[in-house]
Amino acid sequence: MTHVREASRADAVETGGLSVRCEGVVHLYRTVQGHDVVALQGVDLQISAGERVALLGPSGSGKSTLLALLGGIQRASAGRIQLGEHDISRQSDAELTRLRSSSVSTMLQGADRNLLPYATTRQNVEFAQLAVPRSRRRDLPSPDDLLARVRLSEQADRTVANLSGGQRQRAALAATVAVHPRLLLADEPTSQLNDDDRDQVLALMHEVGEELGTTVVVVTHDPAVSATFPRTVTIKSGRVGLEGRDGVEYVVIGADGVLQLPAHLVEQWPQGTMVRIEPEEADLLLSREEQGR
Ligand SMILES: Nc1ncnc2c1ncn2[C@@H]1O[C@H](COP(=O)(O)OP(=O)(O)OP(=O)(O)O)[C@@H](O)[C@H]1O
Repeated sequence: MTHVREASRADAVETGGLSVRCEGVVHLYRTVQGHDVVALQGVDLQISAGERVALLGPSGSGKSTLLALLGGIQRASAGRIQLGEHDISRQSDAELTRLRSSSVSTMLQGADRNLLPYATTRQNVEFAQLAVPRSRRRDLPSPDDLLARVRLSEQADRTVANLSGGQRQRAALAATVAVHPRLLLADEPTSQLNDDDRDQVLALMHEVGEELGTTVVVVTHDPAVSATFPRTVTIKSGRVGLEGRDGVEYVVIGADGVLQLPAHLVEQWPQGTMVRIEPEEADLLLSREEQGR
């Protein structure tokens, strides 16, 4: 028998962060062979301003696609995405570019996609800051301070092409947070790092969240990374499957009552298993129908 409890939704808080609201977000990729691949098939998700969330899920479940849509790098095929007051599904390309340069910063999977290889580490951070409107630029941290925080001071004048994989990863994070975004999105930011460097990178992301109220959403496969986030959202087959709040995991009821079971129950209760739902006081109990009854 499995207990199903209802988790209360976090209320929005007034901070410098941008809230995120996804309603029925669908995304299709058209392959070169002309087939459509459904990457997201109805994502409903709300993230309050200033929340820090780890996006989890099996390979191919749609995490990177969701992050790219939140960052305005790709446009959803259908559904609505709202960042703070901005309905980015309806914004023009120019409006979206303005929002990205002023408020949203995305670190893509693979450090090299975030960096100019022929520029030095410091120049990469400086270039990132040039995208910020001039009026806000004086409030930004100095590139040297940021590089010190990711332990790259000695590599500040080296061209990025001459850095190791782990150093490039840290340089990419420094460039991503250098603009003091209101929404920080990072796809596997710690994937090539040793434990020590991973902890530095995590500390910087959490500091940005704490100091500026930035909303932080990170895709990760690493349990050591997700354990540092107060909220986890697991994407399964292109939908929100599970949510973790302060270490407690909840199944999320999707549109039309669709429910995705946690992995251990999928093994115990294979496709075709019949399950009864019984009310019990304020909660519900799910119980497997015994065979032959
Ligand atoms: N450019 C593309 N063209 C066609 N299909 C794509 C493209 N990018 C992603 N997909 C497909 O969309 C689905 C979701 O991919 P996505 O990269 O978002 O998943 P993911 O959860 O981030 O995976 P991983 O953890 O392996 O990075 C997968 O089936 C993937 O093969």
